[in-house]
Amino acid sequence: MPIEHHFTEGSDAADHLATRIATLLGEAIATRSTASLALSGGRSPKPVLEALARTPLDWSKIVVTLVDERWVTPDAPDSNERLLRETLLTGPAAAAHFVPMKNDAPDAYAGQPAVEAAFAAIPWPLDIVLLGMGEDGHTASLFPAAAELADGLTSTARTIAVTPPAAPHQRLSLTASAILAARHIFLQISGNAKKTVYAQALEGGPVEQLPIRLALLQDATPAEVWISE
Ligand SMILES: O=C1O[C@H](COP(=O)(O)O)[C@@H](O)[C@H](O)[C@H]1O
Repeated sequence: MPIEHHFTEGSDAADHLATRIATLLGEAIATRSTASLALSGGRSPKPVLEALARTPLDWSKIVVTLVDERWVTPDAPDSNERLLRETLLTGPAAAAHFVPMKNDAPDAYAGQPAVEAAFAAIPWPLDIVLLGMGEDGHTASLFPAAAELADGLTSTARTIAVTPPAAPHQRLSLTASAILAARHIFLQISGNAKKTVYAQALEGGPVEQLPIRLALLQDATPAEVWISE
C-alpha cells in the first residue's frame, strides 16, 4: 500500500515533495555520481518544479526526462517539455541533462523508436518517477480504454506511443515496467475529484479500469503519495 503525506495547502505539499526529491537526488549523486528523474506534465507538478529549480544541487549530474509527452511542438501550450523548460530547467537547474520525449517525426508512432533509443542513455533504473493522475485514473499517458493500454502494462520497452480515447494529442508514455522499476515512485493528488478516484483505486480492481493502480496496488516499491486539498 502507498505511503501518504497529507497537507491542507497545495503549496506546502509541493515544498515538502520538492525537498524529498532534492534529498534523494543528492543521495543518488553521492552514491552513483549521477541521478535520474522522470517528471509528469499537466498542471499538478508546476509548484514542485519551481521549488526544485531553486534547490542547490549539482544539476550537471542529473538526467531529467518526462513520464509522458503530448505529440506537439516543444513551444506549444500543451507541451510537457515546455512546462519543464519554463519551470525547472531555468537558472542552475538548466545544467541538467534533459532527454526529451518528442522529436521531429510526424506522429508519436513514428517517433517512438528514436525516443526509445535515446532513453537507453539514461541511467536506469530511474531514481525518481513523479506521477500525476487524471480524473479518469490515467497516469503518465496510460489511459483507460486506450488501444495501447495492454501493451503499456506488459511491454518490456521503456516507452510506448498512445492515442488517448478522450484527451487531446497523441502521446508518448513510459510503460508500466519502466515506471515500476524506479527506485522511488511518487504521486501527487489534489482536490476532491482526484481524491475520490484515488480512494476508488485503492479499493482494488482491474488496473485497466484505473491505470494508476499499477503504482498503488503493488508492494515492491511502495508509492509515496502527496495529498492536498
Ligand atoms: O495529460 C496529462 O495528465 C496528467 C494529469 O494532469 P493534471 O493537469 O491533472 O495534473 C499528467 O500527470 C500527465 O503527465 C499529463 O500529460
